[in-house]
Amino acid sequence: MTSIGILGNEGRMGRAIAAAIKEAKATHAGGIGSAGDPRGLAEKCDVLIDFTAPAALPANLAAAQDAGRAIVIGTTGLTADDHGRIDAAAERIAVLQTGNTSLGIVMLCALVRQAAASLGSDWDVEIAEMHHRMKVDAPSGTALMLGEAAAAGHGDTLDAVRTPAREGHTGARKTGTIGFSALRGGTVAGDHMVVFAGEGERIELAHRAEDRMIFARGAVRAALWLSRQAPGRYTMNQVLGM
Ligand SMILES: NC(=O)C1=CN([C@@H]2O[C@H](COP(=O)(O)OP(=O)(O)OC[C@H]3O[C@@H](n4cnc5c(N)ncnc54)[C@H](OP(=O)(O)O)[C@@H]3O)[C@@H](O)[C@H]2O)C=CC1
Ligand SMILES: O=C(O)C1=N[C@H](C(=O)O)C[C@H](O)C1
Repeated sequence: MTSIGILGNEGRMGRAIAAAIKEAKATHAGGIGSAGDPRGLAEKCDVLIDFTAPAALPANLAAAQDAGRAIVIGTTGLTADDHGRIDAAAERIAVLQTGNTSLGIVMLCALVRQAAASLGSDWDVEIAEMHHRMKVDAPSGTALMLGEAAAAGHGDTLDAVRTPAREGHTGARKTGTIGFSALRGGTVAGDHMVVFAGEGERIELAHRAEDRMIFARGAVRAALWLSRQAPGRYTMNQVLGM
């Protein structure tokens, strides 16, 4: 039976992932928090799941590589350098990084890309998200994925069209840009809405996470699948066959 090690096991997601491993009848190989040793954990499991913080990524990736273990990375707030590190690791081990492991968000990204492609850039795209008061990064990793999907539908890259957070005298909106708004409060597991605003009408595509178990189940499903894959960088679409 595939054994799974949890990086960030005492966190909100770590605890949910432990429950999802039990639910899936997989083997829980143990876990570590910020004071633990990722190498020791990697040695005793088949696959790692990392829901920690960007600062933990280099050591977690190095531990996975040295032990030859696959790794699912759900941590958000990653930089371009972090993505470079993930690409380099994927030459030696199987890696899946995503800002959202839920089935619903994989589907929403596909719908957003399709809507953006069909409507074109005359329909302004804005992305709003709300998360619990403890979330430390903004915009959320999911909001950025949705932005990438919309930009791809327009034939752009998000980097080229992303609008910085608005405040003060911003001037009128530039056609083809994509804006982000982040709300924080309470215990919200994760709400995302993509607004397509046209002349006299609006389309709103939304996903609401009611429980972080949806992310945990997706992460465990991804880990079980990834543990059987050759080295490379994979996506949730591949896990779900979508
Ligand atoms: N991809 C997805 O579907 C989802 C992604 N996330 C992302 O997962 C991450 C974790 O979220 P959440 O569980 O809510 O966060 P928590 O703060 O509840 O937990 C973070 C965990 O990571 C550990 N950690 C923090 N910093 C470090 C570090 N520098 N080195 C090693 N370990 C560290 C903590 O250890 P300690 O206990 O010792 O403090 C803790 O166990 C976030 O980036 C979040 O955005 C969240 C939900 C879904
Ligand atoms: O920190 C969270 O809680 C979440 N983070 C992910 C993100 O940044 O998109 C996924 C989910 O929305 C919950």
